[in-house]
Amino acid sequence: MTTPIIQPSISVKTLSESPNLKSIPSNYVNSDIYPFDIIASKPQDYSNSIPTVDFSLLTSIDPHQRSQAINNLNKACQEWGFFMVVNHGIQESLMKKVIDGMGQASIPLRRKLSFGGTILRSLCNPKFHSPSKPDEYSDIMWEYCEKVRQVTKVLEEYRKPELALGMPPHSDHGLLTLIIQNQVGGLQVQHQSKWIHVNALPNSLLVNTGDHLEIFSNGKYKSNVHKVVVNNTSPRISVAVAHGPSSLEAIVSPASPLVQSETNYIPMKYKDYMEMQQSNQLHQKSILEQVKIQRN
Ligand SMILES: O=C(O)CCC(=O)C(=O)O
Ligand SMILES: [Fe+2]
Repeated sequence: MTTPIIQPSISVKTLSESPNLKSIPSNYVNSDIYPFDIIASKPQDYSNSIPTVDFSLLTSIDPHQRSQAINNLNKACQEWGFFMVVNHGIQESLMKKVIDGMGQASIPLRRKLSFGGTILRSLCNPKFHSPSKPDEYSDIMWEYCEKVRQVTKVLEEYRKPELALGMPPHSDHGLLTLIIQNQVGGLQVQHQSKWIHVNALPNSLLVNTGDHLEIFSNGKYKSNVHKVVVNNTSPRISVAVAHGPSSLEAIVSPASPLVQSETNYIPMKYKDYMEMQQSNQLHQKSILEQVKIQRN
C-alpha cells in the first residue's frame, strides 16, 4: 500500500487564473524534481537506443515487412514500454499548430509565474476538453486527436487540458499515451533502472505504454515509468493524449487468451481506476500495485 498524498484541492487552471498568484504553492510542486533537477539528475545518455517504430511498415501490404514491424513493436513494448513513432501520416503542419497553440494558451500562466517550464497536458478521451483560446484551437485539437486516435487504433491492434509543473515518476492509466512536444525536451523514461532523456526525433509521436496495457496483457507488457523535468529558461510545450478503453464502464482485466496459468491483476472498472489515480498524487506505479496480485 502506498501512503495517500494530498492532492491540490483546486485545479492548476484555476490556480493559474487567480489574480494574486506570485509563486507556486508548495503542494503543487513535485518535490522529486524541483528545484530544476535537469542537470542534477544526470540521466544517462542512451537516448539513441530508444526504439523507433515505423508506422508505415505496420500498415504495409507486404506481409514480411508487416510481420517484422509487429515484432519490432512487440519488442519495444516488452523491453522499454516506450517508443517513438515515425512515418505516422499526421501532417507536420497540424502538429506544429497543436504545439504553437498550446504555447499561446500557456502564456498567461508563464507570465504570472515568470516561469519557463510549464507543461500543458491535454486528454481528448473519454471527454474532449481543449483550451478555448487561441481562436479555433479546439478545432485544431479535435482534428489532431482524431488523427492520433487512428494511429493508436493501429498500434493497439494489436483530454482535459491541465497544467502541471514538471511531473514526478509515474505510469499512465489507459492503454497508450501519445505525446508530441516542442524542442525543449524534459521527458525522461526509466529503462533498466536508469533515467533516459528522450530526444524526440523530428515529427515523431512518443508513445508510453499504460497500466491497462500491463493488466490486459497479464503483465507481459509493463507500463512505463517516466517523469518530466522542467527548466526555467525555455517554455516547454507537450501535448499528451491518453487512450483507454472505449467506455468508462469497461472492466479492465487480463485478456483470457493471454492468461497462461494465473491471472495476475484484479479486474477493475476503468472509471474507478481513473478516479483512484486522480485522487492520489502520481507516484511510480502506486495505483497499479493496488490491483496487482502479490504472490511470494
Ligand atoms: O509532458 C510530457 O512529456 C509527458 C506528460 C506525461 O507524462 C503525462 O501526461 O502523463
Ligand atoms: Fe505520463
